[in-house]
Amino acid sequence: MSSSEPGPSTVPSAALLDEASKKPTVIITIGMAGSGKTTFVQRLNSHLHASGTPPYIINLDPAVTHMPFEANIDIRDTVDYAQVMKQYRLGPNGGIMTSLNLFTTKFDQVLSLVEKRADELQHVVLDTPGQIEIFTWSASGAIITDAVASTFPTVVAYIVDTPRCAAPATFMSNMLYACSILYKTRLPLLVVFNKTDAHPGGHAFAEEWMRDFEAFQAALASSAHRDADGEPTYMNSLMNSMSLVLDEFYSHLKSVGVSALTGDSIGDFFEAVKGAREEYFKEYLPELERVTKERDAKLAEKQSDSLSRFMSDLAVSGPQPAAGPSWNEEMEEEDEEEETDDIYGDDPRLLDIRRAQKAKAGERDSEFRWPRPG
Ligand SMILES: Nc1nc2c(ncn2[C@@H]2O[C@H](COP(=O)(O)OP(=O)(O)OP(=O)(O)O)[C@@H](O)[C@H]2O)c(=O)[nH]1
Repeated sequence: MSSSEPGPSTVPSAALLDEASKKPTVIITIGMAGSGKTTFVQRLNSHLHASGTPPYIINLDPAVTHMPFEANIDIRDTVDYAQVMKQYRLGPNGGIMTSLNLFTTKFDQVLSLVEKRADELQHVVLDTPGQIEIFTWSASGAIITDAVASTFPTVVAYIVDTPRCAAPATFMSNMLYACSILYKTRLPLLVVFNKTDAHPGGHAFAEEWMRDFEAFQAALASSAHRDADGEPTYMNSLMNSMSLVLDEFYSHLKSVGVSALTGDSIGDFFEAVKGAREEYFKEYLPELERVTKERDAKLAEKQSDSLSRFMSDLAVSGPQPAAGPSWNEEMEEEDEEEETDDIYGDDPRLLDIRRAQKAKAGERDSEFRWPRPG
């Protein structure tokens, strides 16, 4: 649920809150290829191990060749990405997507495994495929996210490569992507500016651009490409306008700068996760409960409507005339005879089949009474 939208008016039921509050927090790490997701997950892993609360790690990247940690559940144990590519004649991205689709069909089992361990866990961490769109824009990514978020308090950690974002255009593209993930998942989202060790001044420039769109526009102007007349290019004008649009989005966004490599500010990340978990309870959970109730009510309404139509059909058919077959019955019998004759002809070997069919048709007639023409 977006923090930039007004929160729902409903409050989650006490029972739902009580049940959910005992559950571990799920952290879904998403980020562009090479932003440092795997290194970040490893950092979370070592930090939580050091504090005596080891996380439960699920690896959803079938193509990863080296993982610095041991995942509790690894997609690679279930699906062989190289074989998927070969058997379905796919390229690398198609192979990853299909592997994830295949794994998603078993995701209920993954969830039940996590649920069994839930009492002893504080954090569950999901590492997603390197190609961001494979998770964020696929049906299986949405199914996994929804399944997890409807079972556990869930937070999305959007990992950003800070040095690469120093260019205003790249920064804006990344922020637009974060915005799209927020609106798609509706979950609390933390923007994690990673690799702060590799950029002078860390992620301070990004914080400033998010706080003050004029600072962003100034940076844009200084790096602007000008056209032949010395005017800013179309792209720069567009980004100027977009910075105004994103201003509202930034004002509700929570961000933190870390270095997955050195471990700098990882404590700040966990503080931010606590806040995001609160947000899950305040905004996502009530909305989830509302949508679930609405869906159940619609389903019940549909069922009762079908039942009442069925009952009124039965009532219309009423008692049958006592003597002689009606026009409708005669027509049906004729049709069935014709059909049977067409298929089997006069072959005596098929007489038994024909008899059996007629007997069955008789049974059907005695069970159902169709409305007759008056
Ligand atoms: N300096 C620095 N380098 C980092 C940091 N985090 C990750 N890296 C480096 O960034 C590169 C990519 O890191 P990964 O953790 O493999 O990134 P990823 O997002 O999992 O990559 P894919 O899954 O292949 O998309 C590696 O060379 C890491 O060592 C960091 O905090 N600081």
